[in-house]
Amino acid sequence: MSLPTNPTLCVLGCGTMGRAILSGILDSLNVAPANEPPTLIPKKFIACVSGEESAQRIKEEFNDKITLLVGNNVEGVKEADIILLCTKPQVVKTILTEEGMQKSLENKLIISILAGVTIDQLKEWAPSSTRIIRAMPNTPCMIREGMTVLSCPTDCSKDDRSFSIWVFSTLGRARILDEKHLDAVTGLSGSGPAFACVVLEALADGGVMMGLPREVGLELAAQALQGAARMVLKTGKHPAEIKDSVTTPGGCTIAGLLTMEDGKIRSTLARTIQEATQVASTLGNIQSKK
Ligand SMILES: NC(=O)C1=CN([C@@H]2O[C@H](COP(=O)(O)OP(=O)(O)OC[C@H]3O[C@@H](n4cnc5c(N)ncnc54)[C@H](OP(=O)(O)O)[C@@H]3O)[C@@H](O)[C@H]2O)C=CC1
Ligand SMILES: O=C(O)[C@@H]1CCC=N1
Repeated sequence: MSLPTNPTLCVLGCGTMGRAILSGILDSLNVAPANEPPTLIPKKFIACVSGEESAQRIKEEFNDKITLLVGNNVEGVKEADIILLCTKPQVVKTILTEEGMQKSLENKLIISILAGVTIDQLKEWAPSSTRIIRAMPNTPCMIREGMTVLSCPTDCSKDDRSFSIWVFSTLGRARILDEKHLDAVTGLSGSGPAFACVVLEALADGGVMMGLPREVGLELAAQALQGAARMVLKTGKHPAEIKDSVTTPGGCTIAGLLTMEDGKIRSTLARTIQEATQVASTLGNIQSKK
């Protein structure tokens, strides 16, 4: 089944990530494409939520740019060509198996960002004609600085793939990997902004401890992390090379680095990703009854 040139996109579950992705796409449609323009451009957007509080937030953020449906997922999916699944992992089975949903899902493309929910699980709950792509984005998609990894099974069409890659490329970087890597991607890249913010906050605390005003500490820490990260991405240099270039023999940086190593910062951070990956792999296992 091929996609229409101007597909309708339904964001099913429009919370933190749904809004981040939707705002990134809407922003990107207002700027001229840097590369080859996409062959498929979504023209209509639907957001589905179940509660008034989320609905209010969406109204305030998107106003008349989208159609908002509260407690009517079946209608939202029926109207759409592509469903961006952004609910919590625990409710997805209930949503996909709701009365009327199977018919609405016939021949549609689902792009799921749910942590820990596998393509096989989604196939089990959706009709056999539904194509499924799994994606793991992160919150910086909100400012179009995101990272998304996609897994596209072989039954997806060229259009399905290219549309999905286009969507997430407009929100930052995007790449394709085999599904077996997606839990590690979730632990590193999906959760990563939270881990990075703890590091950032701690660095700023150090500055505050040494007398810097809080907002200066935060600006310096954020810009140091952003600058270092951009150097890695832009130059392709190994982080150790960049670290060594900062480290003057007998200077203050090596003094600070040894203190970090005494605190086992490397194994602590690496084990953080190990633990987050392990938990991510279990998130699809618990499905709520209601
Ligand atoms: N947060 C993150 O950084 C990332 C999250 N993810 C994944 O994204 C998904 C969403 O996470 P996040 O955005 O943080 O979660 P939120 O809780 O912010 O958003 C979930 C949304 O789903 C809606 N929802 C819940 N139940 C239903 C229902 N029955 N029908 C329709 N809508 C419903 C909620 O609306 P209402 O309250 O009105 O019910 C809410 O808008 C998760 O699966 C997570 O694993 C992936 C990458 C990063
Ligand atoms: O914490 C979570 O479960 C989600 C998945 C990745 C980021 N947040």
